[in-house]
Parts: sequence; structure tokens; C-alpha cells
Amino acid sequence: MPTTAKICGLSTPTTLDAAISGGASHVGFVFFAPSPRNLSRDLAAQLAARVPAHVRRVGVLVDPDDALIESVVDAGQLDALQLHNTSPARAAAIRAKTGREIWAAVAIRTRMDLAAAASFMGAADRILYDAKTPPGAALPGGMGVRFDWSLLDGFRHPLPWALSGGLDPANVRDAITRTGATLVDVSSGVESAPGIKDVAKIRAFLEAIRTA
Ligand SMILES: O=C(O)c1ccccc1NCC(=O)[C@H](O)[C@H](O)COP(=O)(O)O
Repeated sequence: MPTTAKICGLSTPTTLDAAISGGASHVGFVFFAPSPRNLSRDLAAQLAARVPAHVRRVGVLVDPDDALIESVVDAGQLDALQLHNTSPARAAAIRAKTGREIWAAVAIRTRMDLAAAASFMGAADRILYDAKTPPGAALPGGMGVRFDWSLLDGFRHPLPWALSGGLDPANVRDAITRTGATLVDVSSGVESAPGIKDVAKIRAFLEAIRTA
């Protein structure tokens, strides 16, 4: 099965267009104030309008309250909500309330961290295995941290899944070969500085997965 990609943290028309024309299956919009990729509702609406129907819009949220969800889901025309630091019960409630596909981010550093994935059965539609960011870090994702992919060896995935954390144009082919991921997610690996996406790196990443 060919691998597809979500380019996360897009915030300009030019870089969004590069992700779309390069073949991304998903584009990610971050709604988390401390992030350099945080979008206002209005900018999200402008960007969302550029996305063709075959590309899915994923909103990235950190244990969001109802007000934030109500503010961004329609404005960003979000097809899926990627939830970080959110309990299974809350994820299930958000899924019931919005009717949107739910991706549960599970932060991985050790094999024991994988156990959390099963707790999202019935609450989420997909697990995003992401690297655990360092204690005290400002963000739970988007920091270019990679986890040991061998932790996934032999793991019985409880749900469809995607691989994330520290991917870039140079390592994504190995990541796919090593883990068998059919969906990969990248943010800082296609940036020139935090929050600044780089068109050439986006193209290189998408080209790399096409030839994986
Ligand atoms: O990217 C952010 O700023 C962000 C902020 C708050 C929660 C999650 C965030 N990103 C989540 C993502 O989906 C990233 O693509 C993922 O963590 C991988 O990031 P990277 O290691 O930089 O490729």
C-alpha cells in the first residue's frame, strides 16, 4: 500500500499549496496558542478554502475545551481532529459532539507508552504515534523529537495508525521501511525555522515517500 503524508503546522498559502500540489493526503492546522504554528480562526478559514476535497484538513488541538472546538471546526472546515494530552473519555465526547474523525496522539518514549493506544478503542479512529517531548517542553509535538521505531516491532495496533516525530526528507524512507507505516506526519522536519515551513523541504519529503 502506498504511504501518504500529513504535512502539519501549515500557516501560509504558499506552503499549503506546496503540500497539496506535492501530493499530501492531509494538511494540519494547529490551534494551540503557545505554538509558533498557531492559527487564528480567520486565517484557518482562509487556508481551508484553498484545500481541495481530496485532501483532508486535520485540526491539531491540545485537550481543547468546547469553546475552542466550536470556534475552529467549522471555520477550518476540519475533517479530523488530532488530540494531544486528551483522555479517551474526552476524545469520545468530542467525537460524539462534532461527528469528526478523531486522531489520538500517543506520546512514545518507551515500550510501556504504547499501552495507551488501546485505551482509545471506541473513542478515536486513528492513533498518531508521536515522540514524547522533553519534560517541561512548551509543546507536546512539533519539536522534531524522534522515538525508537523498533518499539513498534510486533506491536498489535488497536486502531489504524500514523507515524510521527522527528521525520524529515532524509529519514522518512527508512521510517516507512522499518515500521510499515502507511501514513506519516511531519512538521519541523520540513521547516527552515520553528513555524516557518520550507517549500523545497515539503517537496523533498513528499518525493521521498513516493519512492519509499
Ligand atoms: O506542531 C505544533 O506546534 C504542535 C503544537 C501542539 C500540539 C501538537 C503540535 N504538533 C503535532 C504534530 O502533528 C506534529 O506534526 C508532530 O508532533 C511531529 O512534529 P515534528 O517532530 O516536528 O515533525
